[in-house]
Amino acid sequence: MTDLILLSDPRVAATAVAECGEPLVDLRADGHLRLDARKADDDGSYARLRAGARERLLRAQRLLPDGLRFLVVEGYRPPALQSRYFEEYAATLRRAHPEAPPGRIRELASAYISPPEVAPHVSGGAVDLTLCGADGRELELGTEVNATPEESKGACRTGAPGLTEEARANRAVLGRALSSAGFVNYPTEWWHWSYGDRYWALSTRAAAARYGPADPSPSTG
Ligand SMILES: C[C@@H](N)C(=O)N[C@H](C)C(=O)O
Ligand SMILES: [Zn+2]
Repeated sequence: MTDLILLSDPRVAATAVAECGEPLVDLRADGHLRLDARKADDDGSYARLRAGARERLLRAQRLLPDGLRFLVVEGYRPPALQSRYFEEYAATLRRAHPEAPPGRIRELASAYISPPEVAPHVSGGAVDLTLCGADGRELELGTEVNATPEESKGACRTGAPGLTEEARANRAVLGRALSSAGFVNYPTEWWHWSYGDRYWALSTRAAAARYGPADPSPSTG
């Protein structure tokens, strides 16, 4: 795929799902992955991922240069939370662009938050993450995780021009490890990677997505 495909693109919604039934697992259960509390919720949804996505994340972490680890910010997101994030950001955009028709607002919003019906985080296959050292200190990747296009002046885009050499190199380190383990990046956000969801299936030309909306009830560690 060469052109950037947004999550609002009808091809994402048209991608078939062959649900494989993998459970959500808790990334905190064995201490292999470091998690950050900024998106922590009471029931620990943020710390869950599909079992296959977790395996691939561990594989990717083993590919990092010595002394580096992932710092996971958010994995699974319940549908109601996804809808809330989408509506809040769309409202901000409507205020900034009062002349824009609803379709344009949806497109602009989807560069930062997925429309709920195709949301990668709701599938349990998406993870927002950055790099840290052995002491947990975050590396320089050019913007904060979850910086909006507006506040970062576009530097949230994975291939944004004008980054420092350090940030550019660290994004490349992150990308090499995650791509090698089978994840795909959402090119408008350097920190967002997914495996198994519709966006992944479309990007990798898989016959179908492996993960539809995840079932949050059977929580296993
Ligand atoms: C902004 C961020 N937290 C995020 O997750 N965005 C993507 C596109 C999503 O909503 O799936
Ligand atoms: Zn994300």
